This record gives sequence, C-alpha cells and structure tokens, in this order.
Amino acid sequence: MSILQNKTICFLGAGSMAEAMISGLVDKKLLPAEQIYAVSRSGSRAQELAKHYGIVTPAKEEAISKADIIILAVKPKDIEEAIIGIRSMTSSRQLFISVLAGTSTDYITNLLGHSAAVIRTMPNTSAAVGLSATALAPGAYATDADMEVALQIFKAIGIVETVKEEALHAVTGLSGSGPAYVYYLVEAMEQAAREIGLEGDTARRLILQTIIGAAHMLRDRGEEPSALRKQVTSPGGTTAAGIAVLEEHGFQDAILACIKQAVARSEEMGKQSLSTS
Ligand SMILES: NC(=O)C1=CN([C@@H]2O[C@H](COP(=O)(O)OP(=O)(O)OC[C@H]3O[C@@H](n4cnc5c(N)ncnc54)[C@H](OP(=O)(O)O)[C@@H]3O)[C@@H](O)[C@H]2O)C=CC1
Ligand SMILES: O=C(O)[C@@H]1CCC=N1
Repeated sequence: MSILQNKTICFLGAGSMAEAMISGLVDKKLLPAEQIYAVSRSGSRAQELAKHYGIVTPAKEEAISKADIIILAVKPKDIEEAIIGIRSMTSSRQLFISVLAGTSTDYITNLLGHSAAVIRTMPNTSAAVGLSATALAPGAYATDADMEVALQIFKAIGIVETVKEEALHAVTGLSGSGPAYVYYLVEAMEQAAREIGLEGDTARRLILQTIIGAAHMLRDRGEEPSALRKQVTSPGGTTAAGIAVLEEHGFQDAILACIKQAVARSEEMGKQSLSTS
C-alpha cells in the first residue's frame, strides 16, 4: 500500500507547475483526487484545476491546516507573502515540498518560523505526462521518512535524482527549464518546415517522431550522443552540410551559454529572496 494512501496534499499555487504535477498524480492514481487540494491567490485557477482534474478547493485555512503535505508552487517573488499568509495555519507535523527555483530550504524554514521539514525539488512540466526529470534535496529538518514521501510523489510522475541542495541551481538551468529549450528547437524546425514548403500537420508529425525516436535511441542504446550523431552523418552528405552551418552559428556555444545563464539566474533569485528576508 502506498504511504500516501491516507495523506492529503495541498498545492499552494495553482499555475503551470502545480497543474503539471496534479495532472500526472491524478492520472497515476497515486492517491484519490479528493485528497488533493489547491489554493491560489485569486482562487480562480484553483477552481479551474478542480473542474478539470476532480481535486478539491477548500477555503485556505481548512486546506492548509488539514494537509499532511504542502507543495509550495508559487513564483519565488511571491513566496514571502504566501507563507506569511499561511504560517499560523501550519504545524511541525506537516511536510513542505518546494518546487521554487532558486529558493533555499533554510529561507522557507525561516519564513515558516518553526522547525519545519522542507524538501526542495526541481521537477519540470513533463510531470503532466508522467515524464518529469526531478531532482530533490532535503532541508535541515527533513527526515528519511519525509524523503520517502517526496520520492513516492515524484517517482509517480517521472524519474528522480537525489542531489545536494547546492546542485539544485544547476538542475534548474538544465532540466527544470530544459523542456523550453526543446520546444524552442521545435519552433525553429517548424519555421524551417514552412519555408521549405512542408505542410504544417505533416511537418509537426515528422518533427515529433524525430525527437521521440532520437530520445528513445539515447535512452535505449547506451551509445554516446556523438556516436549516434555520426551514424546519421554520411561523409559529404546532407547532415554534414547542415551540422556545418550549426557549427558556423555557434550552436554548441549558444546552448552552453543558455544553460549557464539559466543557472546564474537561479542563483541570483536565491540571493534576491535572502536580501528581502
Ligand atoms: N513552470 C515551470 O516549468 C516550472 C516552474 N517551477 C517553479 O514552480 C513555481 C510556480 O511556477 P509556475 O507554475 O510556472 O507559476 P504560475 O505563475 O503559473 O503560477 C503561480 C501560482 O501561484 C499563485 N499564487 C501567487 N501568490 C499566491 C499566494 N500568496 N497564495 C496562494 N497562491 C498564490 C498564483 O495564483 P493566481 O492564479 O491567482 O495568480 C498562481 O496560481 C515557481 O516557483 C517556479 O520556479 C519549477 C519547475 C518548472
Ligand atoms: O523559468 C522559471 O523560472 C521556472 C523554473 C524552471 C522552469 N521554469
């Protein structure tokens, strides 16, 4: 029996990331939808999720005080106000799981004002289809049993890596933001498809299968990406001609700079939250 069977989870924040997790959790039936609550600032997003996924939206006080697990899913800039708005309703029996970019467990514990068990995580929106790449790290007061609970939640919606908390900035720039880099590539491929005269739906299907196929090859064949790339690249052929242009345009440098900048932004957001506390 799942250790979550009799637990209630409350999402504080009902935006893109909360929805991705709720969608994945409800789909995997990790726990009944009636044991998942959502609270948002205006309330309307939480209502939308309730309508769509069958979760419930009790009033904030009831949702927070009853929940065994509170998933903090507001933007980092809103966390101070959000926690101030709930802390009198919380207690040390509860587990707090944060999905916030840049924000440390110590910062959240300090805001809560008691020795709260906090686990910091970085999932991604592919949680919605059970394919998140999540990394997590325990805060000072989180026990092994708390980690087990968090692992169960995130394993239901993808793969999970346990890391040191400092590594979460790197994870955020790599796999937290990562889906957006892939979508951006697809946008560019679709633009190219239009310019070379391929019909939209046909191009979408071909691009999608190309990405799924390449991802499966990487996962299932155990070969290096460079080796797989070489298998596609016939000397003097079409791929070599295309890759030469990517090299001329600094493709690899652009990706490197992109990920490093996202990591730097996560670190900066962490410092900003410390300076306002
Ligand atoms: N989007 C992503 O791909 C990922 C996001 N994250 C992290 O997830 C968190 C949420 O991001 P995302 O879902 O994109 O953000 P959204 O802007 O989509 O959602 C934020 C939600 O927080 C709610 N909110 C704001 N203030 C409060 C408050 N005081 N009390 C209750 N609810 C509040 C908002 O309410 P209302 O609807 O009324 O405005 C909204 O529902 C961020 O910290 C981000 O770093 C992590 C991994 C990936
Ligand atoms: O863009 C952001 O800040 C969030 C964190 C990771 C993905 N989205």
